Amino acid sequence: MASIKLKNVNFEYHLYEVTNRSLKISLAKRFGSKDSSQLKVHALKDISLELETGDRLGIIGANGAGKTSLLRVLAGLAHPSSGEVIAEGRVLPLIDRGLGINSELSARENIELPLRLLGATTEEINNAREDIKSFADLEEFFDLPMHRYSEGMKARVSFALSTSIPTDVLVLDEWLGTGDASFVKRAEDRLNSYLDEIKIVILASHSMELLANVCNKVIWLHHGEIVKIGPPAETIQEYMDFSAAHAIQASAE
Ligand SMILES: Nc1ncnc2c1ncn2[C@@H]1O[C@H](COP(=O)(O)OP(=O)(O)OP(=O)(O)O)[C@@H](O)[C@H]1O
Repeated sequence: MASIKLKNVNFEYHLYEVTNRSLKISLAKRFGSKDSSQLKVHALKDISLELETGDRLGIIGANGAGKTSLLRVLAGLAHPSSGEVIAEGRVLPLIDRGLGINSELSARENIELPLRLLGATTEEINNAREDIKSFADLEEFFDLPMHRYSEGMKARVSFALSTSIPTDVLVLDEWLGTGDASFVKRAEDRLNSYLDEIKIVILASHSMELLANVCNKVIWLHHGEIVKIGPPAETIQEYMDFSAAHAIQASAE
Protein backbone atom coordinates (compact mmCIF):
# COMPACT_ATOMS: atom_id res chain seq x y z
CA MET A 1 0.00 0.00 0.00
CA ALA A 2 1.06 3.56 -0.63
CA SER A 3 -0.51 6.79 0.55
CA ILE A 4 0.20 10.48 0.85
CA LYS A 5 -1.68 12.79 3.14
CA LEU A 6 -1.30 16.56 3.36
CA LYS A 7 -2.86 18.25 6.37
CA ASN A 8 -3.29 22.04 6.31
CA VAL A 9 0.00 22.56 4.51
CA ASN A 10 1.38 26.06 4.04
CA PHE A 11 4.56 26.79 2.14
CA GLU A 12 6.43 30.09 1.97
CA TYR A 13 9.48 31.32 0.10
CA HIS A 14 11.50 33.95 1.94
CA LEU A 15 12.87 36.76 -0.17
CA TYR A 16 15.93 37.66 1.89
CA GLU A 17 17.87 39.18 -0.97
CA VAL A 18 15.50 42.08 -1.72
CA THR A 19 17.15 45.21 -0.30
CA ASN A 20 15.61 47.97 -2.45
CA ARG A 21 13.08 49.71 -0.16
CA SER A 22 10.41 50.64 -2.71
CA LEU A 23 10.60 47.17 -4.31
CA LYS A 24 10.20 45.66 -0.83
CA ILE A 25 7.09 47.74 -0.16
CA SER A 26 5.46 46.94 -3.50
CA LEU A 27 6.27 43.21 -3.14
CA ALA A 28 4.87 43.25 0.40
CA LYS A 29 1.62 44.74 -0.98
CA ARG A 30 1.51 42.20 -3.81
CA PHE A 31 1.96 39.21 -1.49
CA GLY A 32 -0.07 40.62 1.39
CA SER A 33 2.91 40.71 3.85
CA LYS A 34 2.24 43.10 6.73
CA ASP A 35 5.93 43.49 7.44
CA SER A 36 8.06 44.47 4.42
CA SER A 37 11.26 43.60 6.36
CA GLN A 38 10.25 39.91 6.26
CA LEU A 39 9.14 39.42 2.69
CA LYS A 40 7.56 36.09 1.91
CA VAL A 41 5.73 34.52 -1.00
CA HIS A 42 2.91 32.42 0.41
CA ALA A 43 3.02 29.80 -2.36
CA LEU A 44 0.69 27.18 -0.79
CA LYS A 45 -2.20 28.05 1.52
CA ASP A 46 -3.85 25.51 3.80
CA ILE A 47 -3.67 22.55 1.42
CA SER A 48 -5.23 19.28 2.59
CA LEU A 49 -5.56 16.22 0.42
CA GLU A 50 -5.32 12.42 0.57
CA LEU A 51 -4.08 10.03 -2.08
CA GLU A 52 -4.17 6.24 -2.02
CA THR A 53 -2.98 3.33 -4.16
CA GLY A 54 -4.46 3.66 -7.65
CA ASP A 55 -4.70 7.44 -7.60
CA ARG A 56 -3.44 9.48 -10.54
CA LEU A 57 -3.59 13.14 -9.54
CA GLY A 58 -3.28 15.96 -12.05
CA ILE A 59 -2.41 19.48 -10.89
CA ILE A 60 -3.63 22.46 -12.91
CA GLY A 61 -3.52 26.21 -12.51
CA ALA A 62 -2.14 29.35 -14.11
CA ASN A 63 1.54 30.32 -14.06
CA GLY A 64 2.58 30.91 -10.47
CA ALA A 65 -0.50 29.13 -9.02
CA GLY A 66 1.69 26.86 -6.87
CA LYS A 67 1.88 23.64 -8.92
CA THR A 68 5.64 23.15 -8.68
CA SER A 69 5.64 24.14 -5.00
CA LEU A 70 2.98 21.51 -4.33
CA LEU A 71 4.94 18.87 -6.27
CA ARG A 72 8.08 19.70 -4.28
CA VAL A 73 6.25 19.39 -0.98
CA LEU A 74 4.57 16.12 -2.03
CA ALA A 75 7.94 14.72 -3.12
CA GLY A 76 9.59 15.66 0.18
CA LEU A 77 11.97 18.09 -1.57
CA ALA A 78 10.57 21.08 0.31
CA HIS A 79 9.30 21.15 3.87
CA PRO A 80 6.04 22.90 4.65
CA SER A 81 6.24 26.11 6.68
CA SER A 82 3.36 24.64 8.67
CA GLY A 83 1.09 21.61 8.44
CA GLU A 84 1.96 17.97 7.89
CA VAL A 85 2.95 15.63 5.07
CA ILE A 86 2.51 11.93 5.82
CA ALA A 87 3.82 9.58 3.12
CA GLU A 88 3.79 5.80 3.10
CA GLY A 89 6.02 4.11 0.51
CA ARG A 90 8.99 5.21 -1.60
CA VAL A 91 8.42 8.58 -3.26
CA LEU A 92 10.44 9.40 -6.38
CA PRO A 93 10.58 12.93 -7.80
CA LEU A 94 10.98 13.55 -11.51
CA ILE A 95 10.93 17.31 -11.10
CA ASP A 96 14.19 19.21 -10.91
CA ARG A 97 16.34 18.19 -13.80
CA GLY A 98 19.86 17.91 -12.46
CA LEU A 99 18.72 17.15 -8.95
CA GLY A 100 21.60 15.47 -7.13
CA ILE A 101 23.76 15.52 -10.27
CA ASN A 102 27.38 16.72 -10.13
CA SER A 103 28.33 18.13 -13.53
CA GLU A 104 32.05 17.41 -12.93
CA LEU A 105 31.25 13.69 -12.97
CA SER A 106 30.22 11.49 -15.88
CA ALA A 107 26.72 10.04 -16.23
CA ARG A 108 28.11 6.67 -15.14
CA GLU A 109 29.59 8.23 -11.97
CA ASN A 110 26.44 10.24 -11.30
CA ILE A 111 24.15 7.27 -10.95
CA GLU A 112 25.01 5.99 -7.50
CA LEU A 113 24.55 9.03 -5.23
CA PRO A 114 21.06 10.18 -6.31
CA LEU A 115 19.78 6.61 -6.20
CA ARG A 116 21.32 6.00 -2.76
CA LEU A 117 19.63 9.18 -1.54
CA LEU A 118 16.35 7.80 -2.82
CA GLY A 119 16.96 4.64 -0.81
CA ALA A 120 17.94 2.25 -3.62
CA THR A 121 19.75 -0.99 -2.74
CA THR A 122 23.14 -1.95 -4.28
CA GLU A 123 21.42 -4.48 -6.52
CA GLU A 124 18.92 -1.86 -7.74
CA ILE A 125 21.79 0.54 -8.45
CA ASN A 126 23.75 -2.06 -10.44
CA ASN A 127 20.69 -2.91 -12.51
CA ALA A 128 19.90 0.78 -12.98
CA ARG A 129 23.41 1.54 -14.29
CA GLU A 130 23.04 -0.81 -17.28
CA ASP A 131 19.49 0.27 -17.90
CA ILE A 132 20.37 4.01 -17.87
CA LYS A 133 23.37 3.47 -20.16
CA SER A 134 21.26 1.69 -22.72
CA PHE A 135 18.27 4.08 -22.53
CA ALA A 136 20.26 7.34 -22.53
CA ASP A 137 22.22 6.09 -25.55
CA LEU A 138 25.06 8.59 -25.18
CA GLU A 139 27.84 6.35 -26.48
CA GLU A 140 31.29 7.69 -25.36
CA PHE A 141 29.69 10.70 -23.66
CA PHE A 142 28.43 8.36 -20.94
CA ASP A 143 31.99 8.44 -19.50
CA LEU A 144 32.69 12.18 -20.00
CA PRO A 145 31.90 14.85 -17.35
CA MET A 146 28.31 15.99 -17.66
CA HIS A 147 29.22 19.69 -18.18
CA ARG A 148 30.24 18.50 -21.68
CA TYR A 149 26.64 17.43 -22.43
CA SER A 150 23.95 19.31 -24.30
CA GLU A 151 20.71 20.12 -22.42
CA GLY A 152 18.97 17.31 -24.28
CA MET A 153 21.68 14.82 -23.27
CA LYS A 154 21.35 15.88 -19.63
CA ALA A 155 17.58 15.44 -19.90
CA ARG A 156 18.09 11.88 -21.17
CA VAL A 157 20.26 11.01 -18.18
CA SER A 158 17.92 12.65 -15.65
CA PHE A 159 14.87 10.98 -17.11
CA ALA A 160 16.52 7.55 -17.32
CA LEU A 161 17.84 7.96 -13.77
CA SER A 162 14.47 8.98 -12.36
CA THR A 163 12.69 6.03 -13.97
CA SER A 164 15.32 3.41 -13.23
CA ILE A 165 14.25 2.03 -9.86
CA PRO A 166 10.87 0.76 -8.73
CA THR A 167 8.84 3.21 -6.69
CA ASP A 168 5.46 3.47 -4.98
CA VAL A 169 4.82 7.13 -5.73
CA LEU A 170 6.06 9.11 -8.74
CA VAL A 171 5.88 12.91 -8.70
CA LEU A 172 6.50 14.54 -12.06
CA ASP A 173 6.49 17.94 -13.70
CA GLU A 174 6.37 18.89 -17.37
CA TRP A 175 9.91 18.17 -18.40
CA LEU A 176 10.14 16.65 -21.87
CA GLY A 177 10.70 20.01 -23.60
CA THR A 178 14.42 19.67 -24.26
CA GLY A 179 14.38 16.19 -25.77
CA ASP A 180 14.42 15.60 -29.53
CA ALA A 181 11.43 13.88 -31.17
CA SER A 182 12.88 10.37 -31.03
CA PHE A 183 13.82 10.76 -27.36
CA VAL A 184 10.37 12.09 -26.45
CA LYS A 185 8.72 9.10 -28.13
CA ARG A 186 11.03 6.63 -26.36
CA ALA A 187 10.54 8.49 -23.08
CA GLU A 188 6.75 8.33 -23.40
CA ASP A 189 6.90 4.58 -24.08
CA ARG A 190 9.21 4.04 -21.13
CA LEU A 191 7.03 6.16 -18.87
CA ASN A 192 3.85 4.33 -19.88
CA SER A 193 5.24 0.91 -18.98
CA TYR A 194 6.86 2.33 -15.83
CA LEU A 195 3.61 4.03 -14.75
CA ASP A 196 1.68 0.75 -14.79
CA GLU A 197 3.81 -0.46 -11.87
CA ILE A 198 3.42 2.69 -9.78
CA LYS A 199 0.83 2.92 -7.05
CA ILE A 200 0.35 6.72 -7.00
CA VAL A 201 1.23 9.16 -9.78
CA ILE A 202 1.16 12.94 -9.31
CA LEU A 203 1.58 15.06 -12.40
CA ALA A 204 1.47 18.82 -13.02
CA SER A 205 0.84 19.90 -16.57
CA HIS A 206 -0.59 22.62 -18.79
CA SER A 207 -1.75 19.87 -21.20
CA MET A 208 -5.40 19.24 -20.33
CA GLU A 209 -5.51 16.37 -22.83
CA LEU A 210 -2.66 14.55 -21.11
CA LEU A 211 -4.25 15.02 -17.69
CA ALA A 212 -7.69 13.92 -18.90
CA ASN A 213 -6.10 10.74 -20.32
CA VAL A 214 -3.93 9.82 -17.35
CA CYS A 215 -5.67 11.06 -14.18
CA ASN A 216 -8.60 9.98 -12.04
CA LYS A 217 -8.53 13.21 -9.99
CA VAL A 218 -7.52 16.76 -10.75
CA ILE A 219 -6.67 19.54 -8.33
CA TRP A 220 -7.03 23.15 -9.48
CA LEU A 221 -4.83 25.69 -7.71
CA HIS A 222 -5.22 29.45 -7.80
CA HIS A 223 -2.83 31.77 -5.94
CA GLY A 224 -1.71 28.82 -3.80
CA GLU A 225 -5.20 27.75 -2.76
CA ILE A 226 -7.31 24.78 -3.80
CA VAL A 227 -10.24 25.91 -5.90
CA LYS A 228 -11.45 22.37 -6.53
CA ILE A 229 -10.43 18.71 -6.35
CA GLY A 230 -12.64 16.54 -8.50
CA PRO A 231 -13.08 14.29 -11.53
CA PRO A 232 -10.80 15.36 -14.43
CA ALA A 233 -13.41 16.33 -17.05
CA GLU A 234 -15.46 18.49 -14.69
CA THR A 235 -12.50 20.18 -12.96
CA ILE A 236 -10.69 20.87 -16.23
CA GLN A 237 -13.86 22.37 -17.76
CA GLU A 238 -14.39 24.70 -14.81
CA TYR A 239 -10.75 25.77 -14.94
CA MET A 240 -10.93 26.40 -18.71
CA ASP A 241 -14.14 28.45 -18.30
CA PHE A 242 -12.52 30.46 -15.53
CA SER A 243 -9.36 31.06 -17.61
CA ALA A 244 -11.39 32.13 -20.65
CA ALA A 245 -13.47 34.58 -18.58
CA HIS A 246 -10.28 35.93 -17.00
CA ALA A 247 -8.67 36.44 -20.43
CA ILE A 248 -11.74 38.36 -21.71
CA GLN A 249 -11.74 40.54 -18.60
CA ALA A 250 -7.97 41.22 -18.90
CA SER A 251 -8.25 42.21 -22.56
CA ALA A 252 -11.15 44.57 -21.76
CA GLU A 253 -9.05 46.40 -19.12
N1 LIG B 1 12.50 30.10 -5.54
C1 LIG B 1 11.46 30.93 -5.32
N2 LIG B 1 11.62 32.02 -4.55
C2 LIG B 1 10.59 32.85 -4.30
N3 LIG B 1 9.36 32.69 -4.81
C3 LIG B 1 9.15 31.63 -5.59
C4 LIG B 1 10.19 30.69 -5.90
N4 LIG B 1 9.68 29.72 -6.71
C5 LIG B 1 8.37 30.07 -6.90
N5 LIG B 1 8.06 31.19 -6.24
C6 LIG B 1 6.76 31.87 -6.19
O1 LIG B 1 5.81 30.96 -5.61
C7 LIG B 1 4.57 31.04 -6.28
C8 LIG B 1 4.20 29.65 -6.81
O2 LIG B 1 5.19 29.29 -7.76
P1 LIG B 1 5.20 27.84 -8.46
O3 LIG B 1 6.50 27.72 -9.18
O4 LIG B 1 4.86 26.82 -7.45
O5 LIG B 1 4.00 28.00 -9.49
P2 LIG B 1 3.59 27.09 -10.76
O6 LIG B 1 2.11 26.92 -10.66
O7 LIG B 1 4.42 25.88 -10.81
O8 LIG B 1 3.95 28.08 -11.95
P3 LIG B 1 4.32 27.77 -13.50
O9 LIG B 1 3.12 27.20 -14.18
O10 LIG B 1 4.63 29.15 -13.99
O11 LIG B 1 5.52 26.88 -13.49
C9 LIG B 1 4.72 32.12 -7.37
O12 LIG B 1 4.23 33.34 -6.86
C10 LIG B 1 6.24 32.20 -7.58
O13 LIG B 1 6.61 33.52 -7.94
